[in-house]
Amino acid sequence: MGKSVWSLDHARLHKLLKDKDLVAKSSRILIAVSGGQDSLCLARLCLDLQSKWSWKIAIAHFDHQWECDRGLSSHIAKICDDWGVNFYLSQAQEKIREREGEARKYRYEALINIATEYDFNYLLTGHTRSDRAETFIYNLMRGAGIEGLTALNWRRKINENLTLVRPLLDFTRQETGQFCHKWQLPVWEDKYNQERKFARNRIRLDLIPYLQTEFNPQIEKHLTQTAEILRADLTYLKQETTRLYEQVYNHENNSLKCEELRKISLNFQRRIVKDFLVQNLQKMPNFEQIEAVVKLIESPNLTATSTLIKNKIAQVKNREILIKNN
Ligand SMILES: Nc1ncnc2c1ncn2[C@@H]1O[C@H](COP(=O)(O)OP(=O)(O)OP(=O)(O)O)[C@@H](O)[C@H]1O
Repeated sequence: MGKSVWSLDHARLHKLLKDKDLVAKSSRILIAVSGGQDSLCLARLCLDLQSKWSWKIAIAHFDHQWECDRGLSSHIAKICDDWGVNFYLSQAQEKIREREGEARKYRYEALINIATEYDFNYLLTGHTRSDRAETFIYNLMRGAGIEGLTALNWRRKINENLTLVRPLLDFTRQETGQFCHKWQLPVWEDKYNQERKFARNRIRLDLIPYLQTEFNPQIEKHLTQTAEILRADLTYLKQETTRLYEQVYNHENNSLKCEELRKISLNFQRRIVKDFLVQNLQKMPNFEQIEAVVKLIESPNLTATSTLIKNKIAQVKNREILIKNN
């Protein structure tokens, strides 16, 4: 494909990158390619836009060492060769267990390592609007809060030099499929995507089509719009929590002042208590643990009351909540 390639999809991505200020000009970009239609579509679009943005682009793939992926890494290496783009391959030392969460953890770690070692400013993934809708439903069912519902976002800073960006969040899976078909991109059919033992696949293959037919054909669009709105709410809530935390936190005693906490609303009490517990337990507390500590705020007379959290105790002493070893 030469430099002259341009289509509505190219124009759409070009505009989106500009409007959202997602990826800076003249930067070094590493594109995470699984071989599937979304990431191939992303890689091709970015390569076609490359000269307009003066980017330096390379492609990276993580090999989980799964039997059904045999031949996949050389397939991607060949595409990169044909496209004249640098290719980085990271291989798992041994086969990664076929669990979604575990595979994801190793994959991100490996991709970030490549990006860091070779000085890339951006790591791009091919997540689409469809992925965002699935993640929304998946996390909703797991009882996630606003953070979980907005989990797949446009950009996330990994460190000072590296930002993770998902430029295709406005494209549907149907659209990336059409793009690959139109430009005859050699998509690798991932058999795992058809495996119903993975919850995410059942949401994609069964639940979303059911919701589209029986309730709302536009469900992917509406769920992602909800995610966008919640994301802005979340930014505000986080800023406000940081401000209020300073008012209720006693730095000297590493404690929370109950009387100050009583003046603020329940949602911020919960957020402050959560941050306080993360700080003291070095672990994300669950809903019950947060609620148990929030109850202490209203404890009668604010005298000695306590609740057990793992191997620690949250205790009210001198009208302040503190965490002690049990
Ligand atoms: N083996 C891989 N090597 C490189 N990149 C990959 C690989 N697998 C997935 N990716 C990247 O991640 C994107 C999302 O892939 P997929 O939906 O399969 O992952 P996921 O586990 O659902 O990810 P997430 O949890 O981040 O949503 C792909 O478009 C691609 O950019």
